[in-house]
Amino acid sequence: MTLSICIAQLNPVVGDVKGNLAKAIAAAESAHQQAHQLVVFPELFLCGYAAEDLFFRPSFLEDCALALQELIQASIRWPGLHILMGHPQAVDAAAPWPRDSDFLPPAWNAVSLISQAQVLATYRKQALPNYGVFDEKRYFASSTVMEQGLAADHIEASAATVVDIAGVRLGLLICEDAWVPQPALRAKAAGAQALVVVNASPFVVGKPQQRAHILAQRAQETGLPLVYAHMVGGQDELVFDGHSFALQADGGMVAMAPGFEEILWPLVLITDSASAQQCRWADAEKTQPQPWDDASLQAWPQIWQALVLATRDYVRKNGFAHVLLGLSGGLDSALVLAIAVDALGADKVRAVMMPSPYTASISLEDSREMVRRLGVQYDEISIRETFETFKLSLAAQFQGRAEDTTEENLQARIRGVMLMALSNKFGGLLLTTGNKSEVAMGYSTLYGDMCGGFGPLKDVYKSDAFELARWRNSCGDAYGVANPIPERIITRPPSAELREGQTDQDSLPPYDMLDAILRLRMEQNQSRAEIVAAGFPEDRVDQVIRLLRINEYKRRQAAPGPKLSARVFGKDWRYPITNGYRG
Ligand SMILES: Nc1ncnc2c1ncn2[C@@H]1O[C@H](COP(=O)(O)OP(=O)(O)OC[C@H]2O[C@@H]([n+]3cccc(C(=O)O)c3)[C@H](O)[C@@H]2O)[C@@H](O)[C@H]1O
Ligand SMILES: Nc1ncnc2c1ncn2[C@@H]1O[C@H](COP(=O)(O)OP(=O)(O)OP(=O)(O)O)[C@@H](O)[C@H]1O
Ligand SMILES: NC(=O)CC[C@H](N)C(=O)O
Repeated sequence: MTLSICIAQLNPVVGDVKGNLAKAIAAAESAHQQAHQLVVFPELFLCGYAAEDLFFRPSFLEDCALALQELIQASIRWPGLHILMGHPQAVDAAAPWPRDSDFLPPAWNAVSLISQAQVLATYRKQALPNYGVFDEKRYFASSTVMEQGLAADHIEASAATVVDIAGVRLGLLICEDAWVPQPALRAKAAGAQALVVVNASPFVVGKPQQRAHILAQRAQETGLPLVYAHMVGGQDELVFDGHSFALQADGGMVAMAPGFEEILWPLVLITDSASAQQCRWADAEKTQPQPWDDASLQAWPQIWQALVLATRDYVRKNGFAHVLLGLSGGLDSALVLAIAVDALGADKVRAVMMPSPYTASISLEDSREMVRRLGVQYDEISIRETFETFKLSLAAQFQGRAEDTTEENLQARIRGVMLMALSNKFGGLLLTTGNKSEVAMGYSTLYGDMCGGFGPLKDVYKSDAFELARWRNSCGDAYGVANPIPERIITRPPSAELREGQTDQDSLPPYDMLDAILRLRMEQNQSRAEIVAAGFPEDRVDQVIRLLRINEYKRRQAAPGPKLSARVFGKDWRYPITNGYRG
């Protein structure tokens, strides 16, 4: 016996319930035409992930329920097809939930199995992630958490959901459910022959491999084959990378879908005739569109594709037709320009060079060379006169005071004003170029180069930015224009060019050292003593720890940017601004 399954690895828009429904209907239509028996959508596909406080609005939950109803009605058109759809479900509608307190979460994180205008089963997520970027306990009730007021008999009923499709019993799980052993074991105890896991799992470098490793444990513990159905797309700071996959009961990889792109991905589950209990996936050759290949999951291609997808989706999903950025002849703006062109195409990107008295001639030369290679619209607007006018206007006030960062920041702010004026007049989104090392150290000007709506490099350390640029230049035309970044932009010493002869290293430790200290502090929460013991000079460690602490205020006012690491500034990093702790 075989079961033909289609994994709908698709890109929803958070909150666009009608658009997501239309996408689901088109996918179901196609799955039906291909004679699949089951089409599986990702976690919360109908509303998108993460819809955050939209879940507190009853009308939003009602609209999701109406969309689900429409899908249920539409399913009459697809005889023989089952649809597994991820959606929120208002707790009020979910008997026997005793909802007697306003403090209870508003919804369940659910999947429903639909066929021929009927809901055959609804499964509600048991394990709710509430760490890192996740706040699921803020929004969702868990189907196994006693403290939330569930009646004991309801726990038994809701804990495992096993559905029978064409004689194959599938245990349903939602994302975090599969990161702990119990829900899969409960599904097995309830008679599952295979597991279907629907997911919205934000990208971090190495996460595709980590998922495969963790899900292999679930397969081995239960002795069941499984499919991991994943979302794709950018949502503010989160990137969902696709890479859906299927594992045999021994945890062995059958196939993995491509990353960072939408696909309707076919799989076939076979029930052995000798032992009607045992299921396995059909031969990999028959099902995999792209081989499971460790080399294709190396860091730089993953990072580049994540940045490109995040930028494209942020721009498009927020209704912008084009982007602009300040191009300085330095590495960060060059990298952001290359990402933007790969994401949107050269005709949707505008670069503006704004020379000041401190701009080196090679900055102009390299900027011109880069835009020549990429073919984007390019303008040069001098800030020399405006800078002089500002200084003249302030001369009486500043009398007797030496020039300092005030004048440096004036230049960055003039550029910010110019770029925002171009954004207002022509409607493009301004991309900001700060990298993670700068964002950590506050090495940027508030209302100056921090102007902008999206920061592609926000989670890219400066030392990684060099590597990323070299890697992108080495790719030929695999991702767009070959060799987009002139070599000298990568090799020259970084400088803000805001005063004569300035380099970043006048104010900051060498980037290799800075980034190593930041990784220990941010990603491993190490103390000052531990970092010093790791071999870094005390004065440098103190400088980094202090700058990291005192610049929280800047980060709270900074644009979002895509998460790549275990800890991005944003949802992952919640420090008080007013902070008296010096430990
Ligand atoms: N806790 C707090 N809460 C709220 N606001 C606070 C604050 N602490 C200071 N402030 C305010 O913030 C202001 C200081 O911030 P800000 O005006 O940005 O200026 P600031 O951080 O003093 O200087 C900017 C630094 O970034 C460097 N930079 C600028 C541009 C580009 C690059 C680059 O290479 O990428 C580097 C520049 O060379 C300079 O060293 C203070 O005047 C104060 O008003
Ligand atoms: N002359 C300039 N013309 C246009 N934009 C500029 C100019 N100088 C700085 N900017 C903008 O301000 C941002 C921060 O300035 P900065 O000089 O630090 O550049 P960068 O690209 O980060 O390069 P690097 O730090 O490697 O020198 C730039 O990325 C760019 O967007
Ligand atoms: N949506 C979820 O439950 C995601 C949590 C999970 N641990 C992940 O990141 O993959």
